[in-house]
Amino acid sequence: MEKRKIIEVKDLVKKYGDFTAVNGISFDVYENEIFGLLGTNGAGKSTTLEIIETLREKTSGKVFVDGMDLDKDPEGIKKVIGVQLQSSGYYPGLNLVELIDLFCGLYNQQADAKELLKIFNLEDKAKNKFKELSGGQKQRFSIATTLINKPKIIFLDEPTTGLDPQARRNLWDLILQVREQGTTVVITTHYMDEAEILCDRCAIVDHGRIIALESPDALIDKLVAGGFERKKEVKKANLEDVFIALTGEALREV
Ligand SMILES: Nc1ncnc2c1ncn2[C@@H]1O[C@H](COP(=O)(O)OP(=O)(O)OP(=O)(O)O)[C@@H](O)[C@H]1O
Repeated sequence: MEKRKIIEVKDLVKKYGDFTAVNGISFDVYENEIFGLLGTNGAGKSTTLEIIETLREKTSGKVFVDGMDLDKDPEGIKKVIGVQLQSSGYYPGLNLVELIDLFCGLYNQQADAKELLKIFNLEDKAKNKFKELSGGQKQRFSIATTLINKPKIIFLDEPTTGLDPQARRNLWDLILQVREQGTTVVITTHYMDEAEILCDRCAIVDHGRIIALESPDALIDKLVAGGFERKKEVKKANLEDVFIALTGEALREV
């Protein structure tokens, strides 16, 4: 069956004054895939994401989301996407249940706040305020809130930065679960292990251009076929496996 393109980006350019942050990027995202944008700091990943999310003006190029043209129907696009807010977007006086209820009101949607918190392992924190959560809990809550308007696509910008190995693995499971429910996921990350585990396809962005776009497996196979060999013998486990074996897989936060 032909895969449906849910996002189409064509020759996208973003200039900040004389500086070109995004320099003619083109890619498609297929429905229900996890698509990664990988790149070094300043490569242009967040800028690209924010343009697709309708949060930032582009300089030129075309973007279509779920068949809607960004130039003609940004409001339509907003209705089918879920976007993570910055910390400052969460009213400081409200607890998690109240925040979810507030978002439901804003989106004119019904959602069972307790149920949503349970899925994201936050039921014990229902009465806490956002600022009282740990880094991992904040990330889980902000991903939970992206789902309130029942979006077709969610955008996650470096969702696991700063998290411990257990929290990172837990978040990977949740992201895979979200995709299982039928949601398309677009994610930026600096972590190659994360991209390898999560992404169906990923684009490697460098100085505002895409320099490779394929499945992680295909990218690795190509490198190996070109004669690449690791300098060090690959062991059956790495230090993270040791850490997890010693401290357990369960989330450690309280
Ligand atoms: N508002 C702005 N004004 C001027 N330059 C900007 C602005 N926002 C981003 N830039 C520049 O554009 C380039 C791309 O930034 P962007 O945040 O998109 O990169 P990124 O790939 O997401 O990086 P990181 O991994 O560090 O988040 C950077 O050089 C950045 O300094």
